[in-house]
Amino acid sequence: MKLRVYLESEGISLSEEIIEKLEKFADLLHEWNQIHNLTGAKSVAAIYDNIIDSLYPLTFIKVPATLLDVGTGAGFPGLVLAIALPQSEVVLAEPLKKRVSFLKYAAIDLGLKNVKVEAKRVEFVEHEPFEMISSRAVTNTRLLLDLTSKISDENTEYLFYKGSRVFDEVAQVEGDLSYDIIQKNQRNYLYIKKN
Ligand SMILES: C[S@@+](CC[C@H](N)C(=O)[O-])C[C@H]1O[C@@H](n2cnc3c(N)ncnc32)[C@H](O)[C@@H]1O
Repeated sequence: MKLRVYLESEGISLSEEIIEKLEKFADLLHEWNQIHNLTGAKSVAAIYDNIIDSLYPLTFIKVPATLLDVGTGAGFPGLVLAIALPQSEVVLAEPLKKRVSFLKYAAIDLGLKNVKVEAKRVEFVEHEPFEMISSRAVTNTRLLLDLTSKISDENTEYLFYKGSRVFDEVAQVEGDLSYDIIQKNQRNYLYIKKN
């Protein structure tokens, strides 16, 4: 399926220019992946599925001015969100060298002016508190909140891409959490709003 049609069918509305960049990203990742083994998404169709998974939250989040993605890997969701949100300043924290090389190359090749790649573990990132912190497939919710405690404040929102364990993970977090869980197929998007 064409990416444009796929996005429309999921209710994700983006400009032509952004869709073209997403297609270019998918081609680039597909090409690099054959040599560097960056992601389990081996076909362009599988990369499109990951793009849709990354972008579906645009249908329910408040767009942040600053976004940190923890453990971006080959680009999901942080680089994909950066393409879709050119007005947001996006920081990608990723320690693995070959993934960092790809993220930096892709950001330059796609002309993304809003992206910074931090080639380190998130606990070593220094920054003003972010408006939003996202993460997919890195670690559990409690640890994600702990690891990012110095770069968040009472206004920070969190967007964690979770599976069926989300309910157990939320129960393990101490203190009051204000959150929504948005379910879509096997995916549970955990959207935490501190207040
Ligand atoms: C399973 S991959 C997931 C990649 C991507 N988020 C995705 O969903 O396709 C986990 C990634 O988290 C990174 N990672 C692990 N611990 C981290 C930490 N403390 N800070 C930042 N990234 C971390 C790893 O290097 C790896 O690329």
